[in-house]
Amino acid sequence: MDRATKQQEQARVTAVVAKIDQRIDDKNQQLEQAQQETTSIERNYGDNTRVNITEVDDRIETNAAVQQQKQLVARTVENESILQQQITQLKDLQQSPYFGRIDIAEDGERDTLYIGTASFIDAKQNFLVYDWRAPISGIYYNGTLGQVSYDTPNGPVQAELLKKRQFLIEHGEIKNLFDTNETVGDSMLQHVLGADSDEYMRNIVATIQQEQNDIIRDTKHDILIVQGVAGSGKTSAILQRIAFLLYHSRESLNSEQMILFSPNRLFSHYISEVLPSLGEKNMRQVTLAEFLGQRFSGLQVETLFERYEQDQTSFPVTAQKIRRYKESYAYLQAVERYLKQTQPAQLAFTDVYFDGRIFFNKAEIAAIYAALPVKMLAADKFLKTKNTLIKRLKRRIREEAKADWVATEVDMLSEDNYRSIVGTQRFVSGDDEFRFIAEKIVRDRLAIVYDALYNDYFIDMYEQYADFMTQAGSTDIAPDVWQTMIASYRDQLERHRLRLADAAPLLYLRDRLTGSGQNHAMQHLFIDEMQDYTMAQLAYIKYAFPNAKLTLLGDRAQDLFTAHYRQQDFIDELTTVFKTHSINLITLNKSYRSTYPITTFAAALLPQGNEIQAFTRDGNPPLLLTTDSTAASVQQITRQCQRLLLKHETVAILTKDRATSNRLYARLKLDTETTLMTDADRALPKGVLILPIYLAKGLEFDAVIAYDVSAVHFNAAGDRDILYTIASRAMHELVLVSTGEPCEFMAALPPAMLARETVAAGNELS
Ligand SMILES: Nc1ncnc2c1ncn2[C@@H]1O[C@H](COP(=O)(O)OP(=O)(O)OP(=O)(O)O)[C@@H](O)[C@H]1O
Repeated sequence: MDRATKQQEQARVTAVVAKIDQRIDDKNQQLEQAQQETTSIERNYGDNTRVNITEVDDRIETNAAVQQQKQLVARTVENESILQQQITQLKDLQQSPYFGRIDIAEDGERDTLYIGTASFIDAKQNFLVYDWRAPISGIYYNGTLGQVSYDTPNGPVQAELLKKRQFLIEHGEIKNLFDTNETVGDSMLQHVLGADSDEYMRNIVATIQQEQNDIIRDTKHDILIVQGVAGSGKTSAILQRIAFLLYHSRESLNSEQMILFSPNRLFSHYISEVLPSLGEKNMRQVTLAEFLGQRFSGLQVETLFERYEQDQTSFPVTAQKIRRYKESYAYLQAVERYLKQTQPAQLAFTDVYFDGRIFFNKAEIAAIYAALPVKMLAADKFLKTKNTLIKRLKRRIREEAKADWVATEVDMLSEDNYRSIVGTQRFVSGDDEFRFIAEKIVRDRLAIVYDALYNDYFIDMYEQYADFMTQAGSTDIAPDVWQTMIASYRDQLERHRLRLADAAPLLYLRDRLTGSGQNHAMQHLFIDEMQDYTMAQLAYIKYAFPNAKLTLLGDRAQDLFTAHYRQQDFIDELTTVFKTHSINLITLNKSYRSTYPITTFAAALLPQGNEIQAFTRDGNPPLLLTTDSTAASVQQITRQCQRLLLKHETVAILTKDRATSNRLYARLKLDTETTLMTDADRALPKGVLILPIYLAKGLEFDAVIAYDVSAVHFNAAGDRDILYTIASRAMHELVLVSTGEPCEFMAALPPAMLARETVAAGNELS
């Protein structure tokens, strides 16, 4: 790039930054004014409340005045927070106002546009910077020079792309700029990817790749499925997509109407800064365990992590068959069939108790249900039954209000209690007033019955599910095995526990039978690491959020939890289950996270690994250290940590399971801070971290030490996916430590792919 061009571009940056400075000053002044306004209203508000509130009319008037003041305060506070937000965004722009420029010709007119994280419009309404999400900015990510088109609300528009320029601007100074004909050039990516990892994930707005852009800007499909290899930017793209959707549907969508299912809490923390850095609020986040936990109060639902650990010790073939069946879509369909044929006699109604005595008995409840038309939908019948019970309860309240004990209680009410019951009500007669108070007393007393009805406690859903299971056996599973499973289900229930495989089908049965559990407000649902979900869970989640569009992302090769028993290809199953919806399936094969040697090594572990394209970034080949004892391994790990910490702030030691992590943590004595991570952790500290791989899902680290990659630990077919997931967490350095013979997945690799060293205890490494 010639000097004159650089100078011209820098002059423009400087001019834009000056205007941004000015705007920040203006906004700061406005903010100061807004703060003063809030303070003065609050002061006023205090004065206004000091009025007579003894008379009812005064009280009503005062309430209205107070409400008005409150609204005023709320408005000025909101105004303040909008200003604060604008200032934050302007300060970001001040550092780096844009990262791209496109020159286009449209209908014979030339135009030059600069693209940044947010729009900046000057006083004369000139767009000095275009938001990266504006329709026209799509050209920057998608187009190569020549004819291009971009989507607008009025349909596609044709243009000619004449120039595409990329900038790296820091503190208002151009550090680098170059013209490119590629979508977003390699040099920019090299620069970004070479940096050290951070506690938080960064946004990729300046370097979004074309295929990622397709994910971000898809607004047409009900279901978007992204199969992307490790490090291909799935999570990055999903977060950019959320920011894009919020911008695209500003009028009708807010962050409250989006929910992201994330793999673990560390991950939730890790990604929590991306949206704020793009000027958007975070969406809601939930892990599967949290989602299920909220829906089964009082029961402890087995978590994926607990089950994984358990499976490592024992997972017999019969148990695998049962789990496979329960996790299939066919099993949910069996629930559906069961619902269609279930008769009142089969419904597990239970007595409703009050004060140790039956208040509504189950026969009465069953009779109400039985009297309803056979053809009525199960959920409607249930709701009608519930309403009838509530009506009967109200009738009994009215009758009970005439009882002597109630009259005595009314007589004994203190003046204050009496007043608080009556409030501002006026009655035509004394009898009316008395009845009102008496019914209130009985209603309070029987609130527990009302709650039981309201919360559907008059049906035992766990028993109902057991009944369903007795009818839903599979031809694949011997009847006595199936019966033993049901007995074990009951046994678990006694201990307030529920197996994970039963959670989604049970919820589906409960919701369909009682007509509850659906959230109609949610508009977008994002599921990261979709391969960790079963078809039954996904179908249930879709049912629970009926109006939500789904974005599912994952990697079939990072299947830690089900690879050892799943038989069908996940994506095939998914497209079958959701076949009635419009689906867009996008595949990402290019991996950005790791250096070229690490990605090619990780890819070589997989049978279909040749589909994976490594981004060309230099680095050392992974190092395989084979030792003859645990002591020697610990010694080597200590050395490697010391070496790696000279270059990087964080080194993660990733193990296959929790037990290995615990043992290693106990033996590893490092001068640097060492942290054993658990499921409950929400933040990633610096230093050396030790964690089982399932807690590191979706995360990345500058340096990874995999332990213990010996044939003893990694021998089953499913272990291949585990090793691949571990290796693909490393950005710059990967060390694999094996106590004894390394696993066969590595034995077959070409020699150049790995640096290998064998060390015995006490031997110095060169
Ligand atoms: N277009 C891009 N520009 C810059 N960095 C990118 C881009 N795409 C991906 N990356 C970087 O590559 C790394 C991996 O991205 P991300 O975590 O989104 O991938 P993923 O597909 O979700 O990975 P995994 O499935 O292995 O967890 C991150 O550091 C991310 O910032």
